[in-house]
Amino acid sequence: MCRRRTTKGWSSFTTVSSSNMADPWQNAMDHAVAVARKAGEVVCDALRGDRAVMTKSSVVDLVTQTDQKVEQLIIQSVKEKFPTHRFIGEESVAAGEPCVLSDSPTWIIDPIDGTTNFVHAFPFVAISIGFAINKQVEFGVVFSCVEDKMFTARRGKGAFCNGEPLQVSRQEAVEQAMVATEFGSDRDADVVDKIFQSLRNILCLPVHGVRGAGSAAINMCLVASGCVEAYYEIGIHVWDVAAASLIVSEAGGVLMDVDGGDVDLMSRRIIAANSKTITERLVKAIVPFSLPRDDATPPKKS
Ligand SMILES: O=P(O)(O)OC[C@@]1(O)O[C@H](CO)[C@@H](O)[C@@H]1O
Ligand SMILES: [Mg+2]
Ligand SMILES: [Mg+2]
Repeated sequence: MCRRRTTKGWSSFTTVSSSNMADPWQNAMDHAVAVARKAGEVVCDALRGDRAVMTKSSVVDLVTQTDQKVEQLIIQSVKEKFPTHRFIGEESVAAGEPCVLSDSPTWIIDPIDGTTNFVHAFPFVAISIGFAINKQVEFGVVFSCVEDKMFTARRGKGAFCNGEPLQVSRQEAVEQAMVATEFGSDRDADVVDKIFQSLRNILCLPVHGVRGAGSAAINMCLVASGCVEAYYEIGIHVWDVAAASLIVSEAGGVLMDVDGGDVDLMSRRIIAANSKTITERLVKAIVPFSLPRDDATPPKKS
């Protein structure tokens, strides 16, 4: 029984289990895992059926009714348990909700990270759920549902895949590294040129290879798993990377802006790597450019 001192002396109040005392957000994280798994069932069912494709910021920035259905499933399920919490959801923002990270408990959701993969049945599709308080990610859940890999991390308590601890690669030589990146959905020739300049510089370091799963969240979980030494991209959004950023850091990795500054999850730029050594080599090779921040884009709703 926990007791607290009040103005009238000691009083007792409802028993709080030791786990809640130790970690008040454990039940929220457990809920995130459960709803991610349920969402994964919806996504995998949809992979067996037809998938009507719509577009957003460009003709190659795809979205489906499954993205929207899954996001609403997650948000409604969380609202029932945590009615005062806030949300940043990829498809809610696309529909005009503001993308603002306050100090309030906030769920940062990408219902399908890898929608283009989903449309093409390319088997790397993730549900990403990050949870932040005071603008700091406290837990992250990334469910790669075709692979049936549940990646989780709780701040200060390590990173796991299906319950097995994760550790980043110990390779410090960039010339013996595997690097992941994505080409994004911007087909402006000048932007594509900049993306290719960075890719060329990195290939010619040289590195063993460059790969892309088609999902920032899965690429970052590959860093946390020690399968690739680093992932970088200019063009991501906060919902792509919030959950996986904690999974990388709890697996012993580092996060940085592509210009070597501190990582800023709203800046649309990230390097997630196994070590500062490799990160610093990539910073020298990447041609940085800026994009409108996630929290700078005015909500579309009037
Ligand atoms: O739109 P989606 O499917 O949630 O995002 C898919 C994605 O591959 O596109 C971004 C830009 O390349 C990546 O960072 C991100 O993971
Ligand atoms: Mg995404
Ligand atoms: Mg998405």
